[in-house]
Amino acid sequence: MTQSRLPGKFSEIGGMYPAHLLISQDELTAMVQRLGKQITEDYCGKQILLVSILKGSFIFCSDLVRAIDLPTTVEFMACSSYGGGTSSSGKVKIIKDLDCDIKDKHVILVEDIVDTGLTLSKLKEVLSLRHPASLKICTAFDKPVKRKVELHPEYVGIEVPDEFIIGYGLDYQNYYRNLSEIYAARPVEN
Ligand SMILES: O=P(O)(O)OC[C@H]1O[C@H](OP(=O)(O)OP(=O)(O)O)[C@H](O)[C@@H]1O
Ligand code: HPA
Repeated sequence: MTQSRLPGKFSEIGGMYPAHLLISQDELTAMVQRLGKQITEDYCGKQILLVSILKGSFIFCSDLVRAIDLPTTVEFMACSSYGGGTSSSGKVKIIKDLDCDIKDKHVILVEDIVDTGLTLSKLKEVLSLRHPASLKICTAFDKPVKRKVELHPEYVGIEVPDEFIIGYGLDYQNYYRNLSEIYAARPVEN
């Protein structure tokens, strides 16, 4: 792809662009099906509540919920710590809290990516005080090389390298969420 003529949703934003395809649509589909099957088996006979962490997880969660064959409800929380850039501010803000009580419910937090781990460790801390029957994490992507806190998600789709990734819900400056595959974002060279 010629950097000076990046078209449509692949356009340069803020000096960055989707430089390198990392994960194809077929790999994403296979990953979602595998996680859905695993969750269906693990929670057999139970009802579950998926908590989608906005904004990044909206596409993954919409695929995942359809791959789960259990009585399932979906609720949303919104968090932010990246402020549009490529590094965590370290301050996790809850922008929108849950509208429902999670006491005695089997809760799965659905994330697009665990990077430093700061977002999910803060959310786990906050939600475990509300006494769910169980609380687990399902993330589409895991970047363990960047971890700043001890955090081991129970369900991991695909481990990713030390790259800032975009697509399939993941953004740079709120763009690129609508790419159907996962790309490494890199600066445009002058
Ligand atoms: O493990 P961490 O280093 O905390 O990073 C992971 C978090 O960062 C991203 O959210 P972001 O704050 O960019 O908000 P967004 O989902 O609205 O894009 C992502 O969706 C995770 O919630
Ligand atoms: O690699 C990433 N891409 C997009 N958003 C993110 N939030 C944490 N890590 C990432």
